[in-house]
Amino acid sequence: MDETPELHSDVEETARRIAEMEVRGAASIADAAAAALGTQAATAESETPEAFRRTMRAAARRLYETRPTAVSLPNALRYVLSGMDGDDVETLQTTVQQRVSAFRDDLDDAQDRLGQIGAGRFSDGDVVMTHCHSSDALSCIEAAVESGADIEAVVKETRPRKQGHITASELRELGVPVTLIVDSAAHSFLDDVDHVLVGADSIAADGSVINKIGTAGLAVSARDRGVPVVVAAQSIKLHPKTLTGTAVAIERRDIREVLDEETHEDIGAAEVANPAFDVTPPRHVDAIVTEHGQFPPESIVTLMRELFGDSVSEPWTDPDGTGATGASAASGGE
Ligand SMILES: O=C(COP(=O)(O)O)[C@H](O)[C@H](O)COP(=O)(O)O
Repeated sequence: MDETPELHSDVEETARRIAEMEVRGAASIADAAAAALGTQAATAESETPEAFRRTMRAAARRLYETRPTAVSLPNALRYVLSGMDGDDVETLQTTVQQRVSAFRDDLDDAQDRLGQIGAGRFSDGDVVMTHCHSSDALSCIEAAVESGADIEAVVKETRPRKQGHITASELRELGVPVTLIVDSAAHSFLDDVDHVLVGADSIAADGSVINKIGTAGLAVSARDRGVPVVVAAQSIKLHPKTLTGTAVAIERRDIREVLDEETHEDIGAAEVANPAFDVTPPRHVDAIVTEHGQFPPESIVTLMRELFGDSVSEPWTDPDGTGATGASAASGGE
């Protein structure tokens, strides 16, 4: 039986911050988790390689259990642990730290490359509607603005956590004129919009896009209005287990994000539901923009197979903690 090793406070703190959404958004979650594994490795006082591997596996497990929907998290953990190599603790520490650095650099590069590709979709004078806050999506707008295009944005508030406020503020920093709307106003504004641009927490093998709750309804409305829906998602958002039919778990969060206890009492015994994400079917998506190019959603499976192969390891559950196969392409390259 594995006893749970004591983890570095940075791992515990990162796990708490992810669970409580102080760190949020799929790319940021992956980056923070990888960084925490790096700290754990650097400071480990394990006496044997086996003990080191056990500790790293436990740290990854702790991080894995924080939020279930963004596949960037397990993809990050897999990428780092699958590079853990060596016959002594020092070598193991070094290889993990190298892997963490490579992962974090790749993440930034992929977002920049994706932004350049996505920017090509926008012309001078275009109006873009956003939902939630996605660093991948914003990277496309930033690249378009830097290339000289005047872009305006209609930003959905995104209840209950109002991540639209973050998007509005970052767009203003880029000099983009912003109209902030409540979610239910989206349909009314679509006639004045040229593109809907969102990010993704996970992309399934059939091209379905799992993103912040409200994305699916927005995509249906946009299709009705003839407005193209573009999803900006670096390849770390591809969910390899969906290749074998696994469904993506949709996180259900505390209902107090929707209404406080006093208001709930005033209303009476109403059930309140707070699913954090929904699934947009591929037929409502025009393109998925990745750092490897743009894909119609139905063909994203080819990229997924290329990057992940057919089998997906979960090294945090692996008795050796090594992750034997299929684990090298989490961020689109080694
Ligand atoms: O749905 C969300 C965030 O949800 P939450 O706020 O619940 O984490 C974002 O659209 C994706 O994570 C993509 O973000 P990015 O492009 O930054 O990875």
